[in-house]
Amino acid sequence: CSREQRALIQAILKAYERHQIPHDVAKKLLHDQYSVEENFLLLTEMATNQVQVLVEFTKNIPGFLSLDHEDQIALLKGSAVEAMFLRSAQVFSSKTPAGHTEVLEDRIRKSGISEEFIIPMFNFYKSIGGLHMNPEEQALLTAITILTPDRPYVKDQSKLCTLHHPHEPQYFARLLGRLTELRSLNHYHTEIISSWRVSDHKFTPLLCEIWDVQ
Ligand SMILES: CC1(C)[C@H]2CC[C@]1(C)[C@H](OC(=O)c1ccc(O)cc1)C2
Repeated sequence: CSREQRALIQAILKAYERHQIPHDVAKKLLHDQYSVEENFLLLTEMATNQVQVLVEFTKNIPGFLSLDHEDQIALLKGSAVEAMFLRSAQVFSSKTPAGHTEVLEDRIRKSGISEEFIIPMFNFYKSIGGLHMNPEEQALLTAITILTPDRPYVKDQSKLCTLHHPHEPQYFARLLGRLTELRSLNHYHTEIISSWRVSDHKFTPLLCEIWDVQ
């Protein structure tokens, strides 16, 4: 990578690491009781928080704020679900201490989401975990997901991957392959949201705004 590319990657990494999910949400995982209602409320808080973290991260991606404001909103709305699933997959596969992951998985499974959506969701988490991405790759993949939801991916990000995975020339292609799988989760998410509405659960204003519900 050239000097300015390294600087860009460092800026994106710094933004990514600055906006982590607060530990109080992770702590709640272990303490509140386990009813479906409780689990749903916890996931609501988690999703709301993830969208807030996503907005903060995106605002710190160099150049994003100089985009046309409507485009900024369109990019955020177009990529929020994918970025949230990607973030959760990364949280699942690395950050949270071991015990939390099982508890979080159990609470997601008992939160009113039907099994048909749970299966692809956890398959995705496993496939992301299996990539053992380092923080730069996680930050870059999230930035790519947000910035180019529908345009062909720029090639220079691939240089960083070959740097860290010299033994796997096809590593970057595998990363992008995960983004295709990630895209399919959009569809499941729409179903999850609508099926939850059947049992008339309340969403937060931020989630209603970003997903045009209610
Ligand atoms: C881990 C996940 C990505 C997976 C299960 C929880 C998540 C944070 C997400 O929840 C919502 O989208 C959601 C939407 C609305 C709501 O009130 C609660 C959760 C789906």
